[in-house]
This record gives sequence, C-alpha cells and structure tokens, in this order.
Amino acid sequence: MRTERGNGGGQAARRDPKVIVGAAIIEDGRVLACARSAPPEVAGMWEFPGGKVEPGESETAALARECAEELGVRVEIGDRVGRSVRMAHGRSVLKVYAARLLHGDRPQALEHSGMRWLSAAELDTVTWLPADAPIVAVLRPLLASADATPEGQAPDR
Ligand SMILES: Nc1nc2c([nH]c(=O)n2[C@H]2C[C@H](O)[C@@H](COP(=O)(O)OP(=O)(O)OP(=O)(O)O)O2)c(=O)[nH]1
Repeated sequence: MRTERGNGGGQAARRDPKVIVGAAIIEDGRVLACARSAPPEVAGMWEFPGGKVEPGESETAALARECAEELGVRVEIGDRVGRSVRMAHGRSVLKVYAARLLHGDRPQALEHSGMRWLSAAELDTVTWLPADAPIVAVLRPLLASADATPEGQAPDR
C-alpha cells in the first residue's frame, strides 16, 4: 500500500515523510517532559523523549532505543496519543505513543538539559516544541483522569 504508515515494514518509501517518534512516559498522573539541549534554535524547549525512526526499524523499537539512549530506561510502549503531526513542511511527521517505565528504572537526562514530571495542571508551565501542542492537548484529559485515581494522590498519613 502506498501510505505514510512506515510502522516497521523495513523499507522507507521514497516520498514518505521521515517519522519522528516520541514517548509520553506516564507515571502517577504525570508525564515526563524533557528540555532539548540542541540545536540552539530549540534549546530549552520541551519535548517528549524520542527521535528519528531508522531505516528498517519499527516505531516501537525506535522508541525503546531512544528511551535507552536518552534516559537510560526500559519502557513498555502503549497506545498512540493524539494524531500524527506534520512538521518541516511535510517532510517529517511526529507520532507520540504512551509509555511506562519497566523494572523500576528511573530516567536520567543523559542528552537533555532538564527533565520534569508534569501533571495535567502543569503541562503549560513549560514551552513545548510547536509540533507538540496538539499532542499535549490530548494528553491533558488523560493525565487529569489518571491523577484522580487513588494511586495519583499523595498518601494522607
Ligand atoms: N524527540 C522529539 N522530537 C521532536 C518532538 N517534537 C518535535 O518537533 N520534534 C522534532 C525535533 C527534531 O527536529 C526532531 C527530532 O530529531 P532528533 O534530532 O531529536 O532525532 P534523533 O534523536 O534521532 O537525533 P539525531 O539522530 O539527529 O542525532 O523532531 C518531540 O516531542 N520529541
């Protein structure tokens, strides 16, 4: 099929946009946001950890690789969050997936200049890369509902 899916078949169709994957790592009603350290035009802006899908790599494998490289963690990849966002005049597309940390791994900012766990109410306290805006909008109610669970609340005693 001549579609833009590129979800792991192994061959990048010539005209397909480059796929950038991002991980919305969620824990206790908060999502992990990371501050870019480069390039200068976007340094200090916030994003979901992730990066380019390499030729022949599935989107989920790319996310697992990027989370290991950037954060030193193992993750389980879940559902897509939001829609595919076209970037760079259509030459690339951003796809974000929900993810959760495995085996008690704790993220470290190995390539980013900062990291924050943001609740729904805190999502707007950082400046996201512009392409992330529609994803963040979809994430907000997801986090808000997760935050309302007993696990999302601080213990009382
Ligand atoms: N990882 C990530 N990249 C994003 C997001 N939003 C967004 O516009 N981008 C853009 C920034 C970059 O132009 C591009 C990702 O490229 P990158 O340089 O981080 O990819 P990479 O880790 O594979 O890096 P490299 O191979 O070029 O070193 O996508 C997001 O939420 N997460």
